[in-house]
Amino acid sequence: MTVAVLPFGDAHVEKPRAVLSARGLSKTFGGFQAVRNVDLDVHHARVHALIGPNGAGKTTVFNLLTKFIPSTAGTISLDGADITRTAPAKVARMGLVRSFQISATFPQMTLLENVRVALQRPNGQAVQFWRSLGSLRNLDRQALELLERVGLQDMRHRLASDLSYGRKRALEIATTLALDPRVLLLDEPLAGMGQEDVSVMAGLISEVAKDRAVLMVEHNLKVVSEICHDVTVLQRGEILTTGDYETVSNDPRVRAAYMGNEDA
Ligand SMILES: Nc1ncnc2c1ncn2[C@@H]1O[C@H](COP(=O)(O)OP(=O)(O)OP(=O)(O)O)[C@@H](O)[C@H]1O
Repeated sequence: MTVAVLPFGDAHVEKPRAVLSARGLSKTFGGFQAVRNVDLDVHHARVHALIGPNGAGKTTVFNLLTKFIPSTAGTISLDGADITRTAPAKVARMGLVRSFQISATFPQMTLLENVRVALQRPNGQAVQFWRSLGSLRNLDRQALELLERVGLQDMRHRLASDLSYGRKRALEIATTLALDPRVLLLDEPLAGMGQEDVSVMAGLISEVAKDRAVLMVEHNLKVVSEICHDVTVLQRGEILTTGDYETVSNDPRVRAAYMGNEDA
């Protein structure tokens, strides 16, 4: 990774490389153009938010990037490799992982068992029942490390079904991290959470972004302002602007786009 550090603070520090890039991404549903000509660069070790008023096209862009739906036009690349036509499962194995949908947890298993199962999935490996005792212990150690990372180590022997909503989502982050994604995509990770859980999850997202890229669709602009390095604003399927939160939130076009929108 080449990072040029120039003398005058953050503004002059070059961003690390883009891990996930989209160019000219477009999607038409029937005759309706939901996403038009979107260019996006998601960088290593940065949290990138995709925001915009209701119906702006955020979920559609998210679904295009994770290959849940095919694009009508445009290209997507991951670490320089063209993944525009690559199947979703293969893209996940290449390191582009969408949390919450892929990493459903098993309610009747303990937290440790949940993460252990997830650890046995990377790179499409089947569960190996013939693993040696040593490698299983190693798996336990890794599972515990991941639970520590999301602050759930003390609850490792509890059933997933016993967890509060916020902690369940933290467990989902742990099972997603078991796949060691290079890009983590989060669809409204704070939705439905109380203030306490919001703070924990926001801290967790910042923490996991230290060694991977994170792209999140999010309506909670306070948290976006606190933890996101880059913010892309969508309006009517097109990018209005991209920049840091302060620049973007002071843009009159962004203010106008949000005017009268309850989620803003
Ligand atoms: N499968 C579909 N068929 C037809 N139109 C669709 C489909 N999916 C989305 N749309 C339309 O595309 C536009 C963008 O929708 P999208 O869900 O991507 O917006 P959004 O920014 O995620 O909105 P919200 O914040 O409300 O979740 C909307 O007008 C929506 O009605």
